[in-house]
Amino acid sequence: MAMLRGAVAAARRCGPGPGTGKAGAPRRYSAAERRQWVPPAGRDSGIVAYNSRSRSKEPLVLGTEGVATWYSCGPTVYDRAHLGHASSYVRFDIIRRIMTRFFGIEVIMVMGITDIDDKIIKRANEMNISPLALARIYEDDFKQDMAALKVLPPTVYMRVTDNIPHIISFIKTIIACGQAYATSQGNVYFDVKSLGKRYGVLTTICPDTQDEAVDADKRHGKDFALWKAAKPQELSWTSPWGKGRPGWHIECSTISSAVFGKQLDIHTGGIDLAFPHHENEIAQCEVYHQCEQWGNYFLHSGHLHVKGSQEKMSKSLKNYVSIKDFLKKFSSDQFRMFCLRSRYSSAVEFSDESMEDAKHLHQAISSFIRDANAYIKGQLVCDPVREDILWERLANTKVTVKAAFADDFDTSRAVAAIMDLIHHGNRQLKAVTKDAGSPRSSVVYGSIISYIEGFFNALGMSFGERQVALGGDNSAVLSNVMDELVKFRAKVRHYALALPEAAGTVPLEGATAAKGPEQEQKEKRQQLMQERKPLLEACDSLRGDLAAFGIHIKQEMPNVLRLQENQKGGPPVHHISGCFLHDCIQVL
Ligand SMILES: Nc1ncnc2c1ncn2[C@@H]1O[C@H](COP(=O)(O)OP(=O)(O)OP(=O)(O)O)[C@@H](O)[C@H]1O
Ligand SMILES: [Zn+2]
Repeated sequence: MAMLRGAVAAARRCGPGPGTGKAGAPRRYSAAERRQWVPPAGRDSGIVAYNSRSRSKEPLVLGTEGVATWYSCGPTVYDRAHLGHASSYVRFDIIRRIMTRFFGIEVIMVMGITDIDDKIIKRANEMNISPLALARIYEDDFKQDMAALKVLPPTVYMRVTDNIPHIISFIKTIIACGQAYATSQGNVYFDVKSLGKRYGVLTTICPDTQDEAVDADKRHGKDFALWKAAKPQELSWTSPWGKGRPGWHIECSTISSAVFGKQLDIHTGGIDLAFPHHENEIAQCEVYHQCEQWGNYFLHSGHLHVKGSQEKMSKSLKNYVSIKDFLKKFSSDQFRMFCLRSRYSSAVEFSDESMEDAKHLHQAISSFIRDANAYIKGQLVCDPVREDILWERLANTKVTVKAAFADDFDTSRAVAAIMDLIHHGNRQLKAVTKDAGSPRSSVVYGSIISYIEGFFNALGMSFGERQVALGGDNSAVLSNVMDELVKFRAKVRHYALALPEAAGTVPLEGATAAKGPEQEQKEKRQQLMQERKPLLEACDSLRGDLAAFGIHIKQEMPNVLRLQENQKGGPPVHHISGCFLHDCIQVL
């Protein structure tokens, strides 16, 4: 009785069904036939985003000022996640962070977890465990991978199997609206033709053609399952149509609607989800909510391909690298750098070379921050700095970064602007051999590194000394150990290079100041050089070994060393470029 009441209520909410289309060859809507996207009411966020619904860039208008409701299609949890998944979730994580940190938008994100489907059932049978046990294992695994990649968790994760009653009720409403039908075999299908031209808003695919083989109990090839009758021994739930489980698309429609109702600002997923998944989600929700436009902005991430392949990285194609294996070789920051270098919507090619490029870029930034820090601390002596140029560059960079992010989250342009700033900062940070006592420009360098660190920090990365603070006790200890090691090397090298006439400035045990004739002096020098050669070789070899771990020691000029140590009484001039936490941890 309750079910009937629900159906009657739903029928009242439903308007008359649109007419069915005519039969013919498969085709897409023409521009004139296509349903137009309507800009939503609300507040302009200041961002322009490419919207798959309108196939163009649109001002991102949010229903509630400063708040974005966002549904993200989550993983199907039946195996380890790979770099294709990583690229999609990291790229959207970057967008989320840009919205929050650069535009002050609070993001409320819901992610659905598909924890029951054909692939899960098949794999569970192979492993002789229950589908839900398998799904829990890989759900945890996915969450660990996301944490390792520093992807912020959604506001809530929602599992399909925790939402079966909502899903059944959603399907009942669609049936009551006359846009879905149950079959004698216990399946329920969405009647795509009944939507007429209202179907196909994302992909412009016309439903009025019979272009594929029709399953026995479907009316039309494009009809899709809302509920699937259980096969014998299969995990199932009781429903008005018999025992079964939900279809794929209905999960996301239901979960999103359960949290946000019909107000959904942003919907995201990989480009492969646009059809049929998102197309079908839209059809279901627009019937359920009886609205003209469910999901105002659809953002799709481009695929990650293996180099030289047209195919996306995928479990079924067995051409994948798992996130765990990848993180044995590269850091999550290096992967984020790889992602930042292209726009989220473009396809991206993965290879060792592209990762090496990202790694070098990361090292260059680290290196600049280290150098600028050393300069501020007075450990790097430079010619006078043209501060006016640097202040201007910094101001321009801030403007360019904001404009790039506002233009469909153009991370590659923003990173290019940062690299340009670093280039100009580096040009003036050239070590000189003599300290002419010129005024130092610590404040401008402090401002630049503070902006750059803040920029990357906002995007989920960390550089330089701040990383040590974030990394906990071990990394702080390790950083100090590195400092001591580099200081020790500098002292040994300094001693090895000290010439007899300078022996008085660096006393050598057992050595006396050379005062004899010139020949005696020369011989003494040669002998000392010979004796100390192994020390210099050891210093060089340590420098080379550390470079292999991404820790670069800049070669100091001996007379600058002497000047600093002996005239000023300060610490030896040294700094490490490119020594960053992750690499240090890998050393351990
Ligand atoms: N190679 C890839 N590049 C970019 N995004 C991807 C790639 N593979 C999967 N995704 C995205 O990851 C998200 C989760 O995908 P899902 O769990 O459905 O995996 P899948 O597409 O079935 O993976 P596979 O094809 O490897 O089985 C989706 O948004 C999907 O578009
Ligand atoms: Zn989905």
